[in-house]
Amino acid sequence: MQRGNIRTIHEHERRYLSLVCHKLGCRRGNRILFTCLEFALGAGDVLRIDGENGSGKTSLLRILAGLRQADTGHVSWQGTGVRNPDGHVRQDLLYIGHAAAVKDNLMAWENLVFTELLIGQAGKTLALDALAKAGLGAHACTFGKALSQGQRRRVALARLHLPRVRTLWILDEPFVGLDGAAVDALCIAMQAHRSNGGIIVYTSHQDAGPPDVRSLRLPGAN
Ligand SMILES: Nc1ncnc2c1ncn2[C@@H]1O[C@H](COP(=O)(O)OP(=O)(O)OP(=O)(O)O)[C@@H](O)[C@H]1O
Repeated sequence: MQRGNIRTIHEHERRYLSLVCHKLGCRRGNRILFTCLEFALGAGDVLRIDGENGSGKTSLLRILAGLRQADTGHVSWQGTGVRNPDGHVRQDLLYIGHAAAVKDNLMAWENLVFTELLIGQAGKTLALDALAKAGLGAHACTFGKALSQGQRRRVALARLHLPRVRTLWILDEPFVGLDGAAVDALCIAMQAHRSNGGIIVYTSHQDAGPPDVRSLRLPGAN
């Protein structure tokens, strides 16, 4: 079943959605960033991670995404460790880091096609549609080098509007550099994803995001 062009996450799929952190700890250099973090997220949950600069928000997101090994504890997605190659996290995850990662010499739509491995005319149509939904339709054919920081950010966030079901969204500072309209559009997209049963973990220094989110503040230097 489709809602707009986003497929509904079926009830039987929702039952298995879970991101569980058990006694998670992380050290960078000789500094312990956090220890014994515990939480469990299920279908429809949104977790906002907050904390001062350098407190370990990005490090935590990378651990949740399976991109970095935790120093202690573990993270599982649908019951399997996120670094286990047999797990589902690679296919279920949409990770957007805080750098927009837009290539200067590709047009906005080409960037999206390149990042998401979209193919042919159908792929181009999907990219154009996603950019329009991200409020960047007028700049779909603008080269990356001619986009402003906020527009580059919108290219990255357009991935949220592609009609692929990625049940787990991990977003690093998604609101940075966005104007008010883009912040509102992102909140609506996040709310739609959670209503569809998806899970979101995001970092933000701003008090931005959908209503009724859970929050976790990292302790920071002391
Ligand atoms: N490659 C590295 N080697 C050693 N320490 C690092 C490395 N990268 C980051 N760190 C340290 O790890 C800590 C956490 O960094 P991280 O990027 O996770 O923090 P953050 O909370 O996301 O920060 P910000 O709000 O500034 O984006 C910082 O104190 C940083 O100095």
